[in-house]
Amino acid sequence: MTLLQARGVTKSYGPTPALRGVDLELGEGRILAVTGPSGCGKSTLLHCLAGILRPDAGEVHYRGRRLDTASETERSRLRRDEFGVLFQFGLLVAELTAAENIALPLLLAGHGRRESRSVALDWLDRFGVRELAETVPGQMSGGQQQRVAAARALVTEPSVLFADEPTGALDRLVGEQLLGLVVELARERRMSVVLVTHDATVAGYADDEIVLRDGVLDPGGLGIAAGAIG
Ligand SMILES: Nc1ncnc2c1ncn2[C@@H]1O[C@H](COP(=O)(O)OP(=O)(O)OP(=O)(O)O)[C@@H](O)[C@H]1O
Repeated sequence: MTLLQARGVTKSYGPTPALRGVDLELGEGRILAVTGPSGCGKSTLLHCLAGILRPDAGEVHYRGRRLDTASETERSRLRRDEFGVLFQFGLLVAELTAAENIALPLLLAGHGRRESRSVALDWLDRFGVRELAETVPGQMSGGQQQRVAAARALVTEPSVLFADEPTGALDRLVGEQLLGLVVELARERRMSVVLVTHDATVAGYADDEIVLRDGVLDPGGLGIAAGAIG
């Protein structure tokens, strides 16, 4: 089943075109890598698909419903209840402990404190960092912060995870361990993933790959994952 669909998505920043008519489909439980050179529009596409940015033209459909023209309230609800986001730098709340950071999306969705904390601790376990429960981000390594950020992105059990260079700031080994965990969880839960990356190893975790060049899909783009394997 197609979960997310883009048709002719176009977006400029002032005079700078970032996307020029991009079409794609994301199936349920599929992991889609979005690759291409720096500045080709990968992050802009992810933001348009996640309902963070509104495209100037074109359409984005989520479960068959228009997302690009939906109200701010509806888009916020989708981002809160159905989508998870994970960026290159986790963007954790500096004043909150790991457990509090992970519990936050649950609290915002109306769950009680006790339940949210208990679920947050389970997620810390799953990511192998339970000992960080009462630690604030400033006292964690980059890899630890990114594990906590991944747990926070997944705690609401989203249908789609949007990950923008999620391992871009990590050592290769640490990055691969994190990605391995996220992919395992995605497979287990039939979660779909949009994975923006310029790294062939990372793209190799995906089922499908699209290549962007100057804001358009490169139809002949073999993709870096294919290059890495072949
Ligand atoms: N907020 C912004 N204001 C102005 N121009 C922007 C903005 N964000 C992106 N751009 C421009 O839009 C184009 C696409 O940028 P985008 O960040 O989507 O590409 P990218 O492929 O994700 O790049 P990278 O791999 O370097 O992160 C680039 O020319 C970029 O300079």
